[in-house]
Amino acid sequence: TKDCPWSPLQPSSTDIECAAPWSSQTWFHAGGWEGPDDCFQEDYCIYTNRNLNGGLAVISSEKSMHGIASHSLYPPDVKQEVGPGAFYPAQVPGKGIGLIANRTIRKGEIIMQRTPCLLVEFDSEDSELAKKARKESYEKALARLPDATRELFMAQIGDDVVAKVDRNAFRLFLGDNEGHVASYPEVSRFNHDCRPNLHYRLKNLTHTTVAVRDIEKGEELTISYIEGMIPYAERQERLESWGFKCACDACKADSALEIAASDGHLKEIERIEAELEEKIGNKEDIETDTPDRLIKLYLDEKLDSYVAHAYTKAALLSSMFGDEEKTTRYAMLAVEALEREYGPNTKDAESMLGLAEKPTEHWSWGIRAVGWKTVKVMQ
Ligand SMILES: C[S@@+](CC[C@H](N)C(=O)[O-])C[C@H]1O[C@@H](n2cnc3c(N)ncnc32)[C@H](O)[C@@H]1O
Repeated sequence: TKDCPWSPLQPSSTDIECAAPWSSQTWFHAGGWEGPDDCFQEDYCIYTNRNLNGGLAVISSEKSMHGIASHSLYPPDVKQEVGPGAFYPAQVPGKGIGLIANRTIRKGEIIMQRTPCLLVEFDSEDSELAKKARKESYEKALARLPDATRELFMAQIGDDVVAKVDRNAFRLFLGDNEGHVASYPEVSRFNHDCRPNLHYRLKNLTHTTVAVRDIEKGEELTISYIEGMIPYAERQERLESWGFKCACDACKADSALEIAASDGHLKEIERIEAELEEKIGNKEDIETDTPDRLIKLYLDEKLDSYVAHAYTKAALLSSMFGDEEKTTRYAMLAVEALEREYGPNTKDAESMLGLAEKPTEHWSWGIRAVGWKTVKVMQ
């Protein structure tokens, strides 16, 4: 191998097999990586790529850096996103700035797809020294980014650079590497809602937000910062540990009755799903309205961002009961929801598409039509 032509401003036209300056190992330099710089605590250094969508600064160990450099090469999976004209920032009572729809946004539309501008390997130590080291290293890393990107980072909520990461960044796990926190300054404007109208997914370095139901002009665009299928009290606790008192509609519920009804929906979903598993395992009869009841609970509770697996179950159950219309309908809804939640071309979506197209040829078709003892009665 030869030395890499290591300049962030001169991306190599083709991948060149060469030795990265921070490593004795052979490495594919795809242009643009600079580092290691300003190392601290032995192994942590700053690596910068100013060519990657507005620039990316990484604070990481050498080992993790190998994975990051290869992940950063993956292209985004996206169709066209809605563009900035589809929403605008505005003050939202009790929540600070949020993003508001400027037109009707349809279920499935991609709102934003971004790569991070700052990526930091998890530091479990929370000592004052670690905090000081964090502040200094974040400032040094940010200083290496283009001005416009640094300004976007600094516009995030939080008193200093450490608080801006803590209050806004997402956790990211890249293959076998250590966990990282990733800052996406534009994504940071989405406020939390326990029943959000957007779903987000993180794949490689890319953060994608997609509408999970139709959104009216004037509605706030929201994501959930926490797992949504947990009861009210637990959600309050988790959000308070995030440092704020939640002002979303589900948290501001007017009465104990409303809260109990919402928690009741979650319990009922859990009960039905556990019962399904048990009954299928024991080959016991299942009521034929179970798929409809399950989906209705998810939608009544506005859990649209978690509905992919419920549609998948509903499609399979309908197929087991030999109901062609419902099988096709639920399988197509599963395909759409799986793409929203996990991105295009997943194995699960492919399998649901197969079920929707040829329900009667699927392994599940009709096997529960007349009880377990009669397998494949609907030939
Ligand atoms: C990622 S930022 C969201 C954008 C932020 N509102 C701003 O002004 O830049 C997270 C912060 O927004 C506020 N926030 C987000 N969702 C909220 C909610 N449901 N209720 C109250 N405050 C919220 C909290 O201050 C939280 O720490």
